[in-house]
Amino acid sequence: MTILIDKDQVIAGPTLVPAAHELARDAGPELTIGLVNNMPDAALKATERQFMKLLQAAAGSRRIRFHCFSLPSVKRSPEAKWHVESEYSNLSDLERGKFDGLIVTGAEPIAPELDREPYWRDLTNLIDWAKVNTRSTIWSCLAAHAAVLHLDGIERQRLPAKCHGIFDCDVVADDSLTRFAPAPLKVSHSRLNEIAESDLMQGGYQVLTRSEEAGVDVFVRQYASRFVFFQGHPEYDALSLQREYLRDIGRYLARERENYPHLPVSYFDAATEEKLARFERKAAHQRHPALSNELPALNLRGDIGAGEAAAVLFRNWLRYLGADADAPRSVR
Ligand SMILES: CC(C)(COP(=O)(O)OP(=O)(O)OC[C@H]1O[C@@H](n2cnc3c(N)ncnc32)[C@H](O)[C@@H]1OP(=O)(O)O)[C@@H](O)C(=O)NCCC(=O)NCCSC(=O)CCC(=O)O
Ligand SMILES: N[C@@H](CCO)C(=O)O
Repeated sequence: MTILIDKDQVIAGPTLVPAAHELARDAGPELTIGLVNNMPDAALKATERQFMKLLQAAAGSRRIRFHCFSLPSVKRSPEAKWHVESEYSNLSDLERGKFDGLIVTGAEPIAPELDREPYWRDLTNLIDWAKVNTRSTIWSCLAAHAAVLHLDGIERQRLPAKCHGIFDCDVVADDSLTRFAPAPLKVSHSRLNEIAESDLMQGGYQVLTRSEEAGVDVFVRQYASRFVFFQGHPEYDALSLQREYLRDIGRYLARERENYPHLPVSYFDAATEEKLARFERKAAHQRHPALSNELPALNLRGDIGAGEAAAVLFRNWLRYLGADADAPRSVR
């Protein structure tokens, strides 16, 4: 899938890309950005939409040639496989192409050890390629954990309980990526593991934003490419965390998971949290899938700021790519 994102219109599909002369307008050098979408099938299209929307909003007058990829070793249903095969570009096109920016999504951790995930080899090859073939790559959540393990042997730590919710993150270093960021940055986190800040400091990484409760949020490392690591999910829609929470309740009721999921932090409004706590008490002794029909109506807090942090981070990221694109191509 190659989508030209232009501030006036989104053109889907390579055949609809306008002829070169139409691109002569002073849109500034076009940026080529790849999305390696390893999210589970149910979030596959939503993740495309989330990142496309963010890039379009952040692009201003710049044109972006946006390509989607997925690692072939990520297990997919026939339908999701068909979507990837018919709509996504081939990973080999990535290695042959010239990409200014790359975004690599996380995935739901299945194997206890990252290097036992089926896509580990593909992911480490991608990390090595991106180091010298992109101006900057964003590694999201599990991809960030995989990158620091592969690059510096830094192991993720399993959390006692899933870290999920909306967390206030403070800017802790002066960097172009967080310029004009609101204080605090409200960022969705949703992960079973974390990277300890002390390990990152020892490994020569620089932490840019941090939450008192959730720990490290955004951190960076300069190679030929600027590697940007998101432990959180600034790209998540307002309802993404709710969907995951409802999925986890469903898994508990179906006895597909041992424990009942904790409430996402600072996410639902107080009245909804009370109703969900009552539902949890009921689920403890009426544990069957049909009980999900009795889930209450859910209302989010009014201050979750969905998309606000991502808008700043992606606008600054594109500025970084664009500034570099304006400069003569340095030898990488
Ligand atoms: C929770 C689910 C299963 C979605 O549950 P649902 O059952 O609601 O979805 P569904 O019924 O399949 O889809 C119903 C509609 O919701 C949309 N939809 C689905 N997922 C969505 C999402 N995350 N955000 C926004 N919209 C979403 C679908 O596109 C569809 O819309 P249309 O009908 O319009 O299409 C999915 O979001 C998911 O798999 N999330 C997991 C994300 C994940 O694995 N993240 C990994 C990064 S975190 C990480 O790396 C962790 C590392 C670590 O833990 O250490
Ligand atoms: N955020 C993802 C991964 C959790 O580690 C989920 O809830 O499925």
